[in-house]
Order: sequence, then structure tokens, then C-alpha cells
Amino acid sequence: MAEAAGFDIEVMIGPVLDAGARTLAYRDAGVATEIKADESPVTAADRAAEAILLAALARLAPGIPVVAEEEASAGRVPEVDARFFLVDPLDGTREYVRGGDDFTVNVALVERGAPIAGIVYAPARGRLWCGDVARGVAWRAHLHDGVLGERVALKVRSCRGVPVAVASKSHCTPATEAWLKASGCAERVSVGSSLKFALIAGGEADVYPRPGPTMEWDTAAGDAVLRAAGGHTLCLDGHPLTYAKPRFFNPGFVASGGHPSLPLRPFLTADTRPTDESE
Ligand SMILES: Nc1ncnc2c1ncn2[C@@H]1O[C@H](COP(=O)(O)O)[C@@H](OP(=O)(O)O)[C@H]1O
Ligand SMILES: [Mg+2]
Repeated sequence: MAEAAGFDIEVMIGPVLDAGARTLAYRDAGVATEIKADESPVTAADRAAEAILLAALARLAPGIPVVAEEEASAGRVPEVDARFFLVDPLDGTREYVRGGDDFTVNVALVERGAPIAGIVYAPARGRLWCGDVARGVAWRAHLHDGVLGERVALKVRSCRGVPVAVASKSHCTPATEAWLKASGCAERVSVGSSLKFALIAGGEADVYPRPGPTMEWDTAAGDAVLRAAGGHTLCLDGHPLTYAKPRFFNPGFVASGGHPSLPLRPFLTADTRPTDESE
């Protein structure tokens, strides 16, 4: 069993699967999209999935604060201390409302600024990833008829040739394009949501450059899975991305598998410095 800081992240697998099932049910029924104050989209599915996850965490981990995307949008953010959860009930809402499959349900446990355990679930793809950094346990599994199949251990691959990059489908901007060109990533796969971290964790890609802003709930679960699989997420100063920052706002970062230092270089040149990539 994967266990982080006395909390077994695997107890959240059931609620995460339930939350994912809810997002699919809403999509099948034809869900309406609203636009939030920050101009990002939100649906009833985001809120329903978040309610399932919050109820489960209140039951299974009472006393550990939870920072969740839709709660935060409504101005409800608890004080966080050394340990807290980050929840993004539907990452990739833009893809979700477009009818794409690249959206995920995300739960992460953060301890002393580091993402130490996480679950990423892609309901429309029927794939789940789980990682616990402290124990170095990372695995993925397919879901068949509502049941998780065999667990396959995750390990980043060592990148010997031309790196394969994964980049945002919805927020791929000139800064990202410049980075991809400068870093020599000939092959690029456009993927929405935290799936980008999961693909690197599973050795299906090498690097995820993100010069533009994201929120901590977007990245924490995927980042935990990636770190548990041997990968890294570095800020542009070369230090690991930390959590519990002001407003839970992430700076630019590069997540990678085999080569932690090489991919940062192109970000450090003036013409590819991160810009505000908000739409
Ligand atoms: N200007 C901005 N500031 C902060 N986060 C942003 C942003 N633009 C996009 N994002 C985040 O990027 C996520 C989507 O990532 P991607 O483009 O890789 O799929 C969104 O998650 P949500 O879909 O949960 O809102 C959103 O939180
Ligand atoms: Mg998100």
C-alpha cells in the first residue's frame, strides 16, 4: 500500500473513481458551461466531482486542510500548514467542454511544500495513475467495467535521443513554441490537463515545458506521481517547484523524466522568458 505521512493516498481511489464517473455522466447528459471571474470555464460537473472528493477527505482525513479549485474560486480557502491536500476535480475543463478526452480528476497531499502523494484519473480514457514519493511507489492501471485492472509500475525513461515533449492543448503559446524549438524537441504531443505529468511518469514522453501560469491544484497530483516515478519538476531557477505559495500560483516550470537539468536551458535565454499566458 502506498502510504505518505501516515495517510494512505490509496483510500482516495474509490472517491476519485466516483468523481470521474460523475464527470462522464454530466458530459453524457450535456452539461452547460459557465465562465468564472478569472474567465476560465466551469461546469456543474466540476462542482459535483469536487463535492464527492471533499466529502471523502472530510471523512478519511479529518483535520487536514483541503484547498480545492472550485472552493477557492468561491473564496473559500483554508489556512494551510505543513500538510494539506490540493484538489482539482476536473483539470482540463476546456478540453472537457469541447468533448475531448484529456481531462482528469486530481488529489494530492502536500507536505512541507512538496507534493508527496497523488492520484490522477482520466475518466474518458479509463486510466488512473497513483504515486507516493516517500515510498517510491508509483503505478498506473486501466479501468475495465468500473474495476481497476493490473497495476503497472511507473518509471521515467532515460532520454537518450531527441526528447519527446508534451505540451498544453489549450494554452500552447509563443513562449512554449520558442522553448520547444530551442530545446531541440523534434517531437511534440499536445495533451490537455495533468495527463502530461502522467505520460512522463510512465515513460511515454520526456519533458513538459510550462512557461505560463498554472495553479497548484493543476499540478500537484501529477507532480507527485512524476516524482514518485523518478522524475523532476523544476522552476526556472533550477530548484524543485514548491507548493503552498501565495495564492497557490505556480511560476513557469519544466517537468521531466531522465534529464533534470538540460531542459531548463532554453527557458533561461531572454527571448523565451515566461510571459503571462493567460488567454
Ligand atoms: N492564466 C492562467 N493562470 C492560472 N492558471 C491557468 C491560466 N491559464 C490556464 N491555467 C490553468 O491551466 C489548466 C489547464 O491546463 P492545460 O492547458 O495544460 O490543459 C487549467 O485548469 P482547469 O481546467 O482545471 O481550470 C487552469 O487552471
Ligand atoms: Mg486545473
